[in-house]
Amino acid sequence: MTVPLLQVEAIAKRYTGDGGVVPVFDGVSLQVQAGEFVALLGESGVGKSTLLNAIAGLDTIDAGRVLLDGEDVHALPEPAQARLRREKLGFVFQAFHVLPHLRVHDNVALPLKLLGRDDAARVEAMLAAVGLEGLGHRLPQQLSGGQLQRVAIARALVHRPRLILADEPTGNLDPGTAERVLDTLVAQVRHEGAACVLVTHSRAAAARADRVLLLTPNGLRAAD
Ligand SMILES: Nc1ncnc2c1ncn2[C@@H]1O[C@H](COP(=O)(O)OP(=O)(O)OP(=O)(O)O)[C@@H](O)[C@H]1O
Repeated sequence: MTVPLLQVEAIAKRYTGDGGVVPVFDGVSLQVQAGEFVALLGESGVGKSTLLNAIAGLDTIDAGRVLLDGEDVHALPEPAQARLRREKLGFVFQAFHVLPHLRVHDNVALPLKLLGRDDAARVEAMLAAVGLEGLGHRLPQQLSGGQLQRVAIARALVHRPRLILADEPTGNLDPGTAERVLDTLVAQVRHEGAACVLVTHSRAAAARADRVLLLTPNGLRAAD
């Protein structure tokens, strides 16, 4: 048995605020192999985005550990954690986080640039893969919500990350465009040997996954 690319071991997350301690989840464990596509379902507010952020090290955890390609994400000092994210992770945020002052092409090229790489052909190929060919010169404000979402997806995949964490990546897309974007994600998983955790409310998106998991307040389990 090969070592999973992602190992989440009994992690817990709680928020502490004026109202006291709010537990989000506890005892969440998950293993994802390279080349495996996992969908994560769960009711609104149950903690799906928090779980993705915790896996990426973008949020702290209160118990357990996360191993990405054998590295203990939360035990790494911040510079090493940032390097791990730059090199190995592609994150599609629910709120896109497209940089408003950069043209579409430059937004998508950013992960490559941060790794000291320059590959305009790869950027254009990713834009074409998500159906945005010819729009590289535009500024984000000149795009629709669904187009912005696809910029975020192209940017998350452009540097061929080992792990793709995608938070509702088809939420703003019509069924046809959503299929095309899912095709791009599946291709990255199958052809590049990436692992993918996809948060979705869409049964059609979940149907593309190898495994479907359900996050509940009691932990993570296989969905029915
Ligand atoms: N910074 C924060 N401080 C306190 N509570 C928070 C914070 N961020 C999120 N929460 C709470 O943690 C819980 C999980 O939120 P999260 O966004 O992870 O849910 P989700 O399952 O992704 O929801 P959705 O499907 O609506 O996107 C929610 O109850 C939310 O109110």
